[in-house]
Amino acid sequence: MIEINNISKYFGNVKAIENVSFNVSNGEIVGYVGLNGAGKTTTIRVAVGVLPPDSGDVSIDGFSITRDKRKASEKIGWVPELPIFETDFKALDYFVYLAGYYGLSSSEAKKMGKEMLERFGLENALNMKLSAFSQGMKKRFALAVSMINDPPNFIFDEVLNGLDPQGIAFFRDMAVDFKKRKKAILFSSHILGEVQNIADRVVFIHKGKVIGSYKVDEIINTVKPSIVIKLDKIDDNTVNLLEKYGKVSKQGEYVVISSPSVSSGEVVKVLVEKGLNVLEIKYEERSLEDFFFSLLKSRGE
Ligand SMILES: Nc1ncnc2c1ncn2[C@@H]1O[C@H](COP(=O)(O)OP(=O)(O)OP(=O)(O)O)[C@@H](O)[C@H]1O
Repeated sequence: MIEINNISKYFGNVKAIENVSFNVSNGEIVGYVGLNGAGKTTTIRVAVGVLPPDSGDVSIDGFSITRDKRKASEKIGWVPELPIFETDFKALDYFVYLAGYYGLSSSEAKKMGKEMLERFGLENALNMKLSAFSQGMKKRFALAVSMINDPPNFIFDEVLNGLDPQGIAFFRDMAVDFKKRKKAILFSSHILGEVQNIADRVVFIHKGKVIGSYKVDEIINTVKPSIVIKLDKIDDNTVNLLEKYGKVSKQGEYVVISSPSVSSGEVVKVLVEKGLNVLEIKYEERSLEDFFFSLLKSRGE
């Protein structure tokens, strides 16, 4: 379990994060979402112990990352936003070298390295220099390394960036497997469609502060699809007519049916039969993105 308790971090006069608190339970996948510069990476760097907070603390399975860093670090796998492997080591050799830190013998590490790198789609790159890896390959390699000691908690920073669709699908399956094995997973991402597909809950950060934490089911229920229609005139009769098909509201020159019970085609048919002139109609599938922007808007941002 990851418990982030009231952490703040300043860089000179820049307030990167202020009193950030949230938990990630065992068996839970939490997405961490915010605009550029919101404070995601700073939170993550504090949580994994590479950046000391100015105040607050992070507890990993009960161990403080500031006071009991070694024990806390053992319980966490981390993949940074831009894994840097500027080494002429070959991939498998470097994996074996890193696995040595976790007490694996060279033969155990080699066997594990082959299996893991194969699992991560790097089977043809075992003897390739890491410095020659693409960013996506480095990310796959970093993912494999983060799993060497099978930790119970994971933190991934922008893990989907630089991964191809196959890599993203792989990450999704891996997260589901971790969840089944009751691990706690925190990942930041700008790819909100994927966050919606992968996470159980989303924590939103804005200008260094947490502005909300919502279950994905709750988000999906809130941002229901809608049919948006533009007519040459909208009167009460039209609104009454459309109320049979969902919750109707007038929004400027548009009329919107939220959670419609029928397709947009059927709505057009009804309107045309009544002699109304439909200028435009669209079916909008709302998403986490809409939810995030309406959250910002509700705060006057
Ligand atoms: N080492 C640093 N020195 C000075 N300012 C920093 C440093 N690291 C981060 N910041 C500032 O702290 C704020 C939060 O940055 P952070 O990298 O945590 O945001 P982020 O949400 O991860 O952004 P992005 O989505 O662009 O990666 C920003 O204003 C950033 O400029």
